Amino acid sequence: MFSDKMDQSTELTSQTEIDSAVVHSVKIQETEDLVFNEKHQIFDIAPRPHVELSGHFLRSFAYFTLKHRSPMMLGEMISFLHDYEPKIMETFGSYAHFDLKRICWSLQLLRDEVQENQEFQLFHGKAPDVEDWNRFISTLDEDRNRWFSSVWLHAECYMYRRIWAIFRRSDLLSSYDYFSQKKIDATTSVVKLMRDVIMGMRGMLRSQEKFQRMLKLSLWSNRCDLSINKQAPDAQFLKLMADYESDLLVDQSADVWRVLTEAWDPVYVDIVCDNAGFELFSDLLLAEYLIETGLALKVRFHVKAIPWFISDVTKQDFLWMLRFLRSHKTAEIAAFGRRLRRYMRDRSFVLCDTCYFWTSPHDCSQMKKRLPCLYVSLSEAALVIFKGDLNYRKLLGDINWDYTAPLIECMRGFFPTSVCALRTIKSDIYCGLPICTVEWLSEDDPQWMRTGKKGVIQVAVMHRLSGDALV
Ligand SMILES: O=P(O)(O)OC[C@@]1(O)O[C@H](CO)[C@@H](O)[C@@H]1O
Repeated sequence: MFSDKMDQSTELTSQTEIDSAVVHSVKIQETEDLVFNEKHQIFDIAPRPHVELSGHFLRSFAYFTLKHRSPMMLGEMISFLHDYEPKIMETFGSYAHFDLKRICWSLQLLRDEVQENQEFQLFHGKAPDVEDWNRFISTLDEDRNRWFSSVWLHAECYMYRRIWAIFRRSDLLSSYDYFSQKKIDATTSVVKLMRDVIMGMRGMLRSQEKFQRMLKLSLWSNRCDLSINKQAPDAQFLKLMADYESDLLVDQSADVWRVLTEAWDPVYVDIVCDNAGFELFSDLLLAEYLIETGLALKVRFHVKAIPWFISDVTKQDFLWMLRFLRSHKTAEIAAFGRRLRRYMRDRSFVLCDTCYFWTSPHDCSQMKKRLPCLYVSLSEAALVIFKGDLNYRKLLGDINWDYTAPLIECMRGFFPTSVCALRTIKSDIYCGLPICTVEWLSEDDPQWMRTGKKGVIQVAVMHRLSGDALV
């Protein structure tokens, strides 16, 4: 009896001690955060209207990302490299061990820079984009050249470019894609779903209804990235697409259909890709539908020049996907892969040349000035489809627009041709939404915009003759 009471009181004491220790550590963290916010002029407000997103707004996804998500992602990278070292040494040789030590040390230093809100550093070396990046960094104002004071878009792009620079400096791992295993796993884990989707979406009936369904498949596949929604898409994805309709805040898919059916031949459609895995698979399926129904003569894919935002598609990812599909043991997948190879061979599909604009800090309004050849190339298309949230932020310049403002206005002169955005919402800027949308959604869940649950299909339509915006 007594011993039981003893055990219980000991237990109580230890639980009480644990609780008070937790409370104490939370208080220490809160104090440290207050000191940090004071020192780095973090304002306890939400993002201000009509200015760029930035970590200096405490109540922003930018602050949460820079304070928590980015340091955590860098820590997870270091853990991955430790765990995966044997495999890397198998591929690159045992001396890769020394490169990995240096890389992990550099990633740790980068994480410290973020957490201490240090100034952005210039890049060294001879990569094709170094000069452009250094010119950009050098022209940043004093109040815009640190992690928490910069435009959020700039900070995030800079971080992923710094990661690439760390690997590029190594002797053996300079061309290693440190996100490739994640992207491969994200693909191999959805093979059954890919087969179901191929079977469920087969048939190339040229109809508005079928086109809209293909476009929505491409949209909702954007929920599957490796930084926000790390879990694989639901196995019942096709059946659930009907339920996703209630999450579609803007549906201009009918306008997109009209752009293509009224376009003059030859019709090119450009897809500025986002994530590898199920999203790339869905984009390839959409592209096949455009070719097979005659809605487009060519589909041109724009991918990233370097590993980007964990799951973004690089040229290597795109070519790996084509090989993976056509060599798969599942008949329907292999047949799809063989068709894709045919489209690549007859140039119905074009994988555009590596272009560093997409991994630069510049938003789309800068393209005409900084890379006019890309802008002209896009203008050859009848439609450019921008996939995902980061591309959306680049269209909007990471500016916190009135959420009812028209897309054409928010693109600030970027208008090479009709522009379509297929975006699941994973950051706190929007445009073209119906009045009261944000208030209503925020009442239910103040963080709804961070989940990718809601989506938009938006388009800015260019008049074929005048070049004016129609929608
Ligand atoms: O472009 P995607 O894959 O749809 O999303 C990119 C993203 O995960 O990265 C940023 C936050 O770190 C946001 O723009 C968004 O959440």
